[in-house]
Amino acid sequence: MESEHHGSITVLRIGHRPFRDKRITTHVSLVARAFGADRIVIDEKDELLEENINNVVSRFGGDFKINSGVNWKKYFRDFNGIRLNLSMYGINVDDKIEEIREKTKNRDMIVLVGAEKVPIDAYLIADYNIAIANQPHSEVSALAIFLDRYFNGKELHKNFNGKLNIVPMEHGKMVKYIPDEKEALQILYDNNASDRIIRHVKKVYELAMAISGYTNADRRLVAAGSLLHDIGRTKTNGIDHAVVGAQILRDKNIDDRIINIVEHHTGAGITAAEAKNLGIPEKDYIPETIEEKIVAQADNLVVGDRIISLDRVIQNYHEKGLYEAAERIKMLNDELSKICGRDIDEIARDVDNAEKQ
Ligand SMILES: C[S@@+](CC[C@H](N)C(=O)[O-])C[C@H]1O[C@@H](n2cnc3c(N)ncnc32)[C@H](O)[C@@H]1O
Repeated sequence: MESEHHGSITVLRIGHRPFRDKRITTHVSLVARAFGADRIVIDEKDELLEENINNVVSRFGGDFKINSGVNWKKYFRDFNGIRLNLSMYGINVDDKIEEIREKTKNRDMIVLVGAEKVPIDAYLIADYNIAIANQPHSEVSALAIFLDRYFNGKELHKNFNGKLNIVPMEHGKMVKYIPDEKEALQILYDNNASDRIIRHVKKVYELAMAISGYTNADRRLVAAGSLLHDIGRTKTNGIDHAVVGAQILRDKNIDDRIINIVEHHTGAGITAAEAKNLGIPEKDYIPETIEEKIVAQADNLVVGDRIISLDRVIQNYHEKGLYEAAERIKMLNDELSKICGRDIDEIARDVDNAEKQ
């Protein structure tokens, strides 16, 4: 958990025996990740363990690293930073934690935890031998309590920004997720989306991704949002298709940020007053986040599976007497062009030309 106040934190797990300790070293690794360390280094090579932890990281987020098969003594001795050995024989954590926090403001820290027996070298190399109560318990609890004391409990609120996000609930379980491209398309197929819808959303996706390349938008949200923006059209082609689409995705526990992209994608958004007149639930459907704006505008510039110019979009709206909506699209275009440092219309033309070549 690198921040302005701390260097990185490495957990060094020694004495790992791949056949016996798989479960407990997995737990040490998960505790390290969940409670704010940046990486774990393990003495014995264990590819399966690495794979399991990398799998958790790819689903639940963050950039925690795992590396096994290192010469622990050399690693510990040569570590450029503050070296800790967690041991029941050490000094009580409460007597040293402030000093350790102070010393690691601008320096990295390594925290060694053992298995059955820890060689004396670990105690001698360490700058601090720290006890979490002078009673025997476990590397899992010792590491968890140490990190919690070190971060003053703030690590419990760390945002991992994962593909899977647990929604805290008093009862029951809920995980919301961000589908990748393949999963988003599968959701469309599962809802019997027509070829026409698929071709359209793929083109909107292409353009939206190109635009997002000029911004700091979350590309995972733009990808899923653009591919799923018209899922409501599998049920209705009415103005309510965005609302219907959002509900389909809500029922599938898709991440709220994607649901908002879908619900706010019509034109440059619909105001609550307009929504009332249109007979859809009375609330604002104006795109707010950068990801919502990108998908809405990419969709405006794609008719069927063809990219059209902004002038053409405006003309189409004027022909239908939708002057206010046309003005909003133009404003959205200007706003996005400013963010991108390049005209959206031009980016669209590039995508179109690349396709034709
Ligand atoms: C099962 S213990 C092994 C203890 C063993 N008697 C030794 O130190 O050689 C495994 C690890 O748990 C951690 N641990 C257990 N009790 C602890 C305590 N009271 N304080 C800090 N760490 C502890 C230490 O990191 C230790 O290396």
